[in-house]
Amino acid sequence: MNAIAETKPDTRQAVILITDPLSEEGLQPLREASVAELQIRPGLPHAELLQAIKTADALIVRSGTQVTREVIEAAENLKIIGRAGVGVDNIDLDAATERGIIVVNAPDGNTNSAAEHTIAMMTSLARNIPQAHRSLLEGKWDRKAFVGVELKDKTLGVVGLGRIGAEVARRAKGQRMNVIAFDPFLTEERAKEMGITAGTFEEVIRAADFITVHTPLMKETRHLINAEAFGKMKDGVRIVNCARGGIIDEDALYEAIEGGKVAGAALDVFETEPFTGHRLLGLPQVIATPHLGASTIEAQESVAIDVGRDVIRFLNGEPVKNPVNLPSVSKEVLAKIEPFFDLAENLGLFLSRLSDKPLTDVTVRYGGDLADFDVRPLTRNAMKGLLKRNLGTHVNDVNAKFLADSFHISVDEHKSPNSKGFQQLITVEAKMGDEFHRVAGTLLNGLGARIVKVDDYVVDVVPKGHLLLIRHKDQPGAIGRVGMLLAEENINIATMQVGRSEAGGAAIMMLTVDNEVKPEEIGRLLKIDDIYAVRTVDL
Ligand SMILES: NC(=O)C1=CN([C@@H]2O[C@H](COP(=O)(O)OP(=O)(O)OC[C@H]3O[C@@H](n4cnc5c(N)ncnc54)[C@H](O)[C@@H]3O)[C@@H](O)[C@H]2O)C=CC1
Ligand SMILES: O=C(O)C(=O)COP(=O)(O)O
Repeated sequence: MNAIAETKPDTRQAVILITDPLSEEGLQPLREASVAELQIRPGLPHAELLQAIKTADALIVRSGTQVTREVIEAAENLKIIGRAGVGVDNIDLDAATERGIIVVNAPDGNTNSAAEHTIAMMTSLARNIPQAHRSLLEGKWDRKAFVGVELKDKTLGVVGLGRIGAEVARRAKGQRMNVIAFDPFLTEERAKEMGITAGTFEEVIRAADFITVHTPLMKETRHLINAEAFGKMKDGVRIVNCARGGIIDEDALYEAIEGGKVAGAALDVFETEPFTGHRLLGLPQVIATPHLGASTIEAQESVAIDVGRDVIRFLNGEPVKNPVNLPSVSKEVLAKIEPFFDLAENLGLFLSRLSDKPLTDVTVRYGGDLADFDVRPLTRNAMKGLLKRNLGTHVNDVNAKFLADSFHISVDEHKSPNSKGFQQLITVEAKMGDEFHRVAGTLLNGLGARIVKVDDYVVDVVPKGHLLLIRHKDQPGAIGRVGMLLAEENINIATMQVGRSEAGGAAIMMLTVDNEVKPEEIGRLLKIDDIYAVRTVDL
């Protein structure tokens, strides 16, 4: 694996590779950021892409570039992939996540254009506009062959009521259509608010005169509209696909049109693009455009600006707005939890040093104010810290969860208003072989981060610099002997805390020292009577 993301360059050192056509106006933020190199190479042949990606820190694409595992694995410095648009089905997200490469998209900029194109396609389909145009160009004045149908009072079935689906539904109501929609997130209340009907997938496809799909293309939606679905539809149904090829089974669509079940289809997207010479295009009932849904001046400018800004934010070490392979939290939540990012990571790193046995079950507990927020980014930071010990800079917050899964480490998150007297408290606990360890920390108002508990011992330690944790028997002289030995080794003690379970019982010393403690020095410490364990943590 490459060393990634931990070594974030600032934009001045970054090489940004763009391999699909982007709006010139939209490139402005990238040009203003004065990156080391902006390589604009639309239509790069595959072999050249594999070469060019080697040195790129960022890659920006639209739907044309296939960002496969092979491409991702050829990259040596890649930290971020930006999609100037919505669909990321041309990017191998698993490969990117495994490598810790963040993927961002621009989900808002082309919603309007895609919705307008859908309505244009549906209207063209209803009134045979492209066919009539072609016929006229052929010198014919044929009015009988192109009698259409009205949209008014017809039922439009919308499958996928996200950003674009919802805009299509609103516009269809303007055409005085009845709209019925299926989306796993669509509630009765929202449907009512929008003046549409919520139905199951089956209810939608059975009821509709026109069906338009607006889901992403994923495993679950591939061939969602297949021969079985066509069988349930009304005779004479019309199909619109301005989302992704592959949501509709093209062979089944061909058969359904040939068999007279489907009266026509309007397609902007195809299973394989470019899509030329396919038998579907030979059917007079099919109208098609070459993936033009987002191809407007406005949308292209907007998506390029949005993705460019996110790439710059990331390269400058700031949180991105539109992550695809990371949990995305609102600006407000981010502002509340961001100050805890380093603490969570340091608690994880500290905990990982408490035992050499393999980690299995991790629980991250959030107490006090933090319990009110979406803390998934903090949990990823804690995992990053925990895994760093063995994986070094290969782990970052993008791949921390993937890596935990691949090592069969379960990760639980718990929230509780109880924070043991602190305003906020993060506790990271883990099973490590037959041992169980926990470390808790907080941010003290104006004083910064503190580790406040290690296992069952209450401490107050700044998680910074060289920490030394010594487990010993609570005996007179133990502390003095440790101090003497460190002095002999010329290791200056900056702070020291002692905690014990009971007088004469097990105890710990937590020291911060000015220089790194070397293995041979640890060996000497371990030779002191009643010292059971010595652990070092460099934060
Ligand atoms: N033709 C073009 O040029 C363009 C195409 N697109 C395509 O449109 C798609 C949708 O874009 P947005 O609306 O912005 O995305 P979105 O994420 O806002 O909406 C997608 C919706 O699909 C729903 N969904 C997921 N699985 C479903 C299922 N099995 N059945 C029903 N609904 C399901 C989700 O719950 C979500 O509400 C994109 O994924 C992209 O592939 C987007 C822009 C332009
Ligand atoms: O945003 C999307 O998902 C699109 O399909 C638009 O694709 P494009 O950027 O025009 O290649």
